[in-house]
Amino acid sequence: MKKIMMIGFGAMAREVISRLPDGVSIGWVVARPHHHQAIQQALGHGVQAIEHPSACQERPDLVLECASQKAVHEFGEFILNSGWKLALISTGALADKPLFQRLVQAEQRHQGELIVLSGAVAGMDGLASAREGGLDSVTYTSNKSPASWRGSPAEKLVDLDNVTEPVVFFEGSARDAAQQFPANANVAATVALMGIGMDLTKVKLRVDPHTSRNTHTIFAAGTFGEFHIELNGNPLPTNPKTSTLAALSAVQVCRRLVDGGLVA
Ligand SMILES: NC(=O)C1=CN([C@@H]2O[C@H](COP(=O)(O)OP(=O)(O)OC[C@H]3O[C@@H](n4cnc5c(N)ncnc54)[C@H](O)[C@@H]3O)[C@@H](O)[C@H]2O)C=CC1
Ligand SMILES: O=C([O-])CC(=O)C(=O)O
Repeated sequence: MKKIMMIGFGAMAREVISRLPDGVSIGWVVARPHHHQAIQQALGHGVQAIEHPSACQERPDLVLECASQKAVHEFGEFILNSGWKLALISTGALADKPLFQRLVQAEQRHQGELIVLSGAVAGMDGLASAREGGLDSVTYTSNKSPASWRGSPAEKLVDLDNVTEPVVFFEGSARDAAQQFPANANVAATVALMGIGMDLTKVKLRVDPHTSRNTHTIFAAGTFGEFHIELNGNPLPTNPKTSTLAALSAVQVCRRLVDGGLVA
């Protein structure tokens, strides 16, 4: 049985736990103390609710971050310095240059592994392949409902309660998008990491009052030719900001623990 550590116990973590493949179990959940009782009630006493990964006395087969960019700042280095595998869903944390450098150094020094989950988007394998031949431009657009953008800085840029037509309210680099919209624009960072980087990847963020889906569109052009990917994702019923596919990408990395790397 593979035993993993989950960071976070929100919408995505719960979805992932409900879909864990056979042969994978949760050993530890890292969460704020006020969530510990709910975690023990939901998962039983075979699972330890802890405040920091350092409270774990064993070596998890994988640490799955499904929490926030802040959690990557708080725990990422400790996990990689321990030589553990860390799969990130809050990939926008890597837009912070000093943190990115510290995590890569920790990974290299201690034979840990930092895995960038594909999350809510698809085509990252093709984008990474295209990069090998040289990419001229990559543009990523995120289109979501007003409910998805609530609680983000979009509230100051557009009237989310009364918007009647689609509006692009942010245009800029992937680095700025990921840092300014930490709960909504991790995909911008993922696309940047797989393609031409945080500063050259162009990002548009759009609110659309006529949709209930999270639509991710990527245009990439380079030596290989061009591609255009559009993915219409269903949000999780428990969090309109978060696409179901993002949770499934975390389930998939768990499946690889039992099925091996070549099984998709
Ligand atoms: N890469 C991608 O494609 C996607 C990434 N995401 C990101 O995934 C993460 C999880 O999403 P959801 O579960 O929907 O969010 P959520 O808000 O429903 O749950 C997050 C949970 O993590 C906990 N948490 C946050 N920071 C923590 C910390 N420092 N220490 C301990 N617990 C902490 C919160 O208390 C909350 O229970 C978010 O950062 C979100 O932006 C979401 C969708 C797509
Ligand atoms: O789930 C999504 O559609 C994308 C998302 O929240 C993110 O990029 O952070």
